[in-house]
Amino acid sequence: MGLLPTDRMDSLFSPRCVWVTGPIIVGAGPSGLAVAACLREQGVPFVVLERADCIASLWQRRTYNRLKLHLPKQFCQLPRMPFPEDYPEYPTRRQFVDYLERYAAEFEIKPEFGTTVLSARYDETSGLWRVVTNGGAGGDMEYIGRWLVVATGENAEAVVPDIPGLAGFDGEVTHVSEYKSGEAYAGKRVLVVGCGNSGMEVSLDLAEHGARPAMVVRDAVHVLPREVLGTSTFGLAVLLMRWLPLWLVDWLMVLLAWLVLGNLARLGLRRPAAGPLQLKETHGRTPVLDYGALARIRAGDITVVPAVTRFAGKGGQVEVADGRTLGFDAVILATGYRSNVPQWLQGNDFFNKDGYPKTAFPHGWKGESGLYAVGFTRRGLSGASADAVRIAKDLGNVWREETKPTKRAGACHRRCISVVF
Ligand SMILES: Cc1cc2nc3c(=O)[nH]c(=O)nc-3n(C[C@H](O)[C@H](O)[C@H](O)COP(=O)(O)OP(=O)(O)OC[C@H]3O[C@@H](n4cnc5c(N)ncnc54)[C@H](O)[C@@H]3O)c2cc1C
Ligand SMILES: NC(=O)C1=CN([C@@H]2O[C@H](COP(=O)(O)OP(=O)(O)OC[C@H]3O[C@@H](n4cnc5c(N)ncnc54)[C@H](OP(=O)(O)O)[C@@H]3O)[C@@H](O)[C@H]2O)C=CC1
Ligand SMILES: O=C(O)C(=O)Cc1c[nH]c2ccccc12
Repeated sequence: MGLLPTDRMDSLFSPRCVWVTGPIIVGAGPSGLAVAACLREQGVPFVVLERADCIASLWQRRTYNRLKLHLPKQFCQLPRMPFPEDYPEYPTRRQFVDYLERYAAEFEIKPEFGTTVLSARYDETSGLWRVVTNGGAGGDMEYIGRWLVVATGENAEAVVPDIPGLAGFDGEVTHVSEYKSGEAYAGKRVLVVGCGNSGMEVSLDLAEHGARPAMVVRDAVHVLPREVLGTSTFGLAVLLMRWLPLWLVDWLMVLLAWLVLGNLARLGLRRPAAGPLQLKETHGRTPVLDYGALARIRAGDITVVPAVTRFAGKGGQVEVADGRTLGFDAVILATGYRSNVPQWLQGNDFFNKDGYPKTAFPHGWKGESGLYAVGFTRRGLSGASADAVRIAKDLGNVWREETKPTKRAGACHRRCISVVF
């Protein structure tokens, strides 16, 4: 067995084929990096394919400047390498990216950048995964290997809602993944569609930069204080979950929120009937951890408006569900993200149509025929780390079994290749 994880095999066919000795990992975000690090530690070779030109592209290219981790750092670090001790409780985006860069360097993870996976399918006859890519240093390629690790994330693509007239709005329309700072919006009337963590923080940022944000809240939403008496609300919930059932922790969270934040319905923020942790688990709806937006809503610097009925076209006119027509200079869509797995993973019944594993956490990390999924737990970075450790342990065991020195060592791989080419 050679030390290099890949062997280029120029064939008569286009695209060119690359045999990958170990797992093929798709995505170089925190999830893909975590699996790669745990494999490196065990001496298992791998290849990481990444469509962007850098690691953690969500954090480096598709998030706003003021972003910080909103969970305390102990819930966000990746396996085998803690955050530096001098990092604050809530590291900034820059600090998180620096940490990930050091993580990749420490475990010698060198992804194939600019390489978008267009399709991946399991070939029953050969027992191999065939992963077709475009871009990349070597041009269009087909990567072939025994194991496929899906690490493309829950936030792979921006969700752009289909609101009547949106395309004809005569002002700038931006998805929050393109938003950097409120600086460019000073003095402007900005409609922020969506009231998740992104919508709330972008509205706050706009208000702090002298813009006039209106935030669309079309449905009920859970807002929790980020901290209570200097303690992280999320940390408290995790602690309570050790002893109490989820419904009771949820009830306590809502009680706590009511005590600290008051009755938010008066601000136009109704609470859902289901609890915050239950909604996160069942629907992936993350509760908003308040970072100052509520105070700005109370002060009238951010207005809350109901669902948009339609964009009326001329003069930035927007009709909302209570019958009013309001005028805006710009629109920011903070309408969320989706998985892109259904677009490229073919012929599998492990993922559902939304691009999430059908089996819930903690069992959604392993499929059939050498397929693995990391980072689809709806539990943020801690869920991704838990998946990564399990996947790497499993792959490490298979790898050691397969590479045991026997008389027939290497025979299997050669046999497989001869079937494919
Ligand atoms: C604004 C924001 C803040 C967040 N803050 C927190 C937080 O504080 N704490 C927390 O626990 N979680 C947080 N999350 C949750 C978030 O999901 C994780 O932080 C983390 O980025 C997930 O890592 P990932 O590797 O699974 O996905 P990603 O970081 O999205 O990485 C996936 C990678 O796959 C690549 N990719 C996608 N499709 C393809 C393809 N077809 N071919 C090749 N490459 C592809 C992408 O370019 C990307 O680099 C936040 C999410 C967002 C959007
Ligand atoms: N500081 C941090 O760490 C931050 C973390 N994040 C995380 O990133 C992830 C993504 O967050 P986010 O970008 O806020 O996305 P979310 O999916 O959490 O929220 C999307 C929001 O858009 C609303 N929406 C969707 N479509 C429409 C529509 N047609 N009209 C009106 N409203 C609409 C949703 O409303 P509805 O509920 O009614 O569907 C919801 O309020 C989350 O996990 C979040 O926690 C985000 C920002 C900061
Ligand atoms: O910020 C995110 O997107 C996360 O997924 C982190 C997270 C996981 N579980 C939660 C429960 C409440 C708030 C945030 C999270």
